[in-house]
This record gives sequence, structure tokens and C-alpha cells, in this order.
Amino acid sequence: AVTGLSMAGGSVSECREYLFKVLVIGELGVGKTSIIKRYVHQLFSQHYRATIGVDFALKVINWDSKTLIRLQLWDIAGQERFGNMTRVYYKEAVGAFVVFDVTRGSTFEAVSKWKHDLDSKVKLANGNPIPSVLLANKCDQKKESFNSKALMDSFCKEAGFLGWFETSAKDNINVDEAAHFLVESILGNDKGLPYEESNGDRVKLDQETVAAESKSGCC
Ligand SMILES: Nc1nc2c(ncn2[C@@H]2O[C@H](COP(=O)(O)OP(=O)(O)OP(=O)(O)O)[C@@H](O)[C@H]2O)c(=O)[nH]1
Repeated sequence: AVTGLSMAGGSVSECREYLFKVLVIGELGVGKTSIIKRYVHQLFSQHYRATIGVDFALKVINWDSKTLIRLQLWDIAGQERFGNMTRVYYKEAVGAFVVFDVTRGSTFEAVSKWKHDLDSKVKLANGNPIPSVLLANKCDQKKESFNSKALMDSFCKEAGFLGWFETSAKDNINVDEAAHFLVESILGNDKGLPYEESNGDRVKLDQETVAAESKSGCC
């Protein structure tokens, strides 16, 4: 992130702007695209169209009066776990959602595989895994042998997830809350990390945007 100065009401205030790359991964049809569409466009469709390769969406968050966050969401097709492109897609990501479908137990079983793929291919500058949150999606539907809350808590702890949320892209349950939780954790990591080295492009992009926007007094 970079900081910039802008004039607000005659006083000089500090303005921070971030660009965060966040991955959304999980098995085919668990609802990754739907969660992103709900979060970014407040839309939902029953119609299923498989993502091919990767898709992108951008959510701009006015985090607080001095902080603007651009969340770049990478919607990675479920079938990509079997290809060899995930290393490329994961590059420079700073956070991730791993999604499963509560109506299909097999998608929960694949969560560990996705998490392992993630942790083996992308790391923070200090070598730690990037923060990740588990989403138990389609909670508006009947669950198939869904684990108890206590079991989910211990699963997350063991697998290295920061936490988990039951979500419904359809009924708009916990989507904003899960995103808020992940961003908070990314921001927390950000404070202590000299990540200019590993995320040079991101910082460069930020500087350009801040330079462009500070002329119009963005914050
Ligand atoms: N009932 C219900 N259906 C959902 C929910 N989220 C997604 N769906 C449906 O599940 C199907 C698959 O959703 P997608 O968002 O395309 O799934 P995906 O994970 O992006 O799939 P891939 O691109 O193949 O990896 C669609 O028919 C959606 O309408 C939900 O929260 N509740």
C-alpha cells in the first residue's frame, strides 16, 4: 500500500489505498462465481455456467474515511485443480476463500486438497501461508451430513483456515461478513510486512492510482 496526502475541508489528511488480490477456489459448481456476483453486483442466478480457466471481478471498498481498498477477486474454475495453471493464477495473491457446497459432501472432502495446493504454491513475503477463509456455501439448502460447528472449528484450526462461514449466495447470507473478515486479516498482515519486494507491481499500480486520484482529492 502507499499513502498519499489529500486536502479535505482545508486540513491535510492521510489517505491509504490498497490493491489486494484474493483467490476464490473450490470444486466445480460449489458457488464461487455466485458468491462473487452476489458480493460485487448484488445479483444471483440459478443458471449454471461453468467457469473456464479464470474470471475476474473488482470490488471497491471504502473501508474507512482514510482507507480505500480495491479487492481483485480471482474466480478460478473448479476443474483447474487438475491442470497445472494454479501456480500462475495464485501468484501474488494475499488472501483466499476456499468454498464447498454443504449439499455435496465430496466438495468438503476436496477442501484439504485445495488448501494444500494453495499453501504449496503461494506464500506471504515472510514465508507464512496467505490468510484463507473456508466458506460452507448453499446453506439455504438441505445439508448433506454437515459437520457440527465444533468439528468445523477444529477442522479449520488443523487445516490452517482463519475461520469459516456458512454462506448463501442465493439468500445473501454471510457473504459481506466473510469478505470483511478476510480483508481485516489481510490488512493486519499488511502492517507488519515490507511487501514492496514481493509485490512490486501491486505497489506500482497503487502509486499510479493514488497519483491520479489525489489530484481530485480521493479521500
Ligand atoms: N441454492 C443455492 N444455489 C447456489 C448458491 N450458490 C450457487 N448456487 C448455484 O449453484 C450452481 C453453481 O454455481 P456457480 O457459482 O456457477 O459455481 P462455481 O463454483 O463458480 O462453478 P465452476 O465455475 O464450475 O467452478 C448454480 O446453478 C448456482 O445458481 C447458493 O448459495 N444457494
